[in-house]
Amino acid sequence: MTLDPFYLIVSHVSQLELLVPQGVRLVQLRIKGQPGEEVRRQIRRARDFCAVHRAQLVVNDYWQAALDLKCRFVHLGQEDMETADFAALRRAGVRFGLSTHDEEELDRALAHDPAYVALGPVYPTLLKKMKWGPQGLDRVRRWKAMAGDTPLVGIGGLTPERLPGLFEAGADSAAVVTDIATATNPEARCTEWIKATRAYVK
Ligand SMILES: Cc1ncc(COP(=O)(O)OP(=O)(O)O)c(N)n1
Ligand SMILES: Cc1nc(C(=O)O)sc1CCOP(=O)(O)O
Ligand SMILES: [Mg+2]
Repeated sequence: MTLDPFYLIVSHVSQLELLVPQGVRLVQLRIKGQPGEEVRRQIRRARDFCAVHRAQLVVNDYWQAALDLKCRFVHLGQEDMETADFAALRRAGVRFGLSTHDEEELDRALAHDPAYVALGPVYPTLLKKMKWGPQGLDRVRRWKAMAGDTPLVGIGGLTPERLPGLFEAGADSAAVVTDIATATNPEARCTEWIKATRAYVK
């Protein structure tokens, strides 16, 4: 499976509706701290919007809601993996990407035969407190070698300026939250990302 090299992550469906029409092909809805009904309302809206715009929606964390609402792709972290029903996801044909931060996690993730593995934080991130320091590009190279044919997503502190290094190190896709969410003009910044990643489409 090939992944688009630009992987946008948004925290609300309204951001997705603003940015996907710029030409985003791969977008994650990463909702935190909302009641279940609101989460499902946003997932439904994102699913329908992405279908119209031919973008691939990835639902973060809420794998059961993704199953119920007939979404096709989820992202799970190591803690999410503890409760996820992988057999049910497979039966329904729902693809999943998995977070990894150290080699033990990478081995565990690869054993599930995911659609991709994500390595982070490649650079320092402002988005959330993490127990891992910046992984750096040598780790990206190492992950690429260990992941074999499984696509590799880099995440954490990424900016358009950092993309050539990330892709040269072997990443297949670059995921971003803060650089676009905090831009003065998120739509213009999103367009910059699209232009900066075009050369890496496979
Ligand atoms: C593409 C991508 N990579 C990593 C993550 C992080 O997932 P997780 O560790 O479950 O943390 P939260 O995002 O749920 O806080 C991700 N969401 N997407
Ligand atoms: C949500 C997330 N997960 C990470 C991991 O390493 O698993 S790094 C990260 C934050 C990425 O966002 P930004 O572009 O804002 O740094
Ligand atoms: Mg998670």
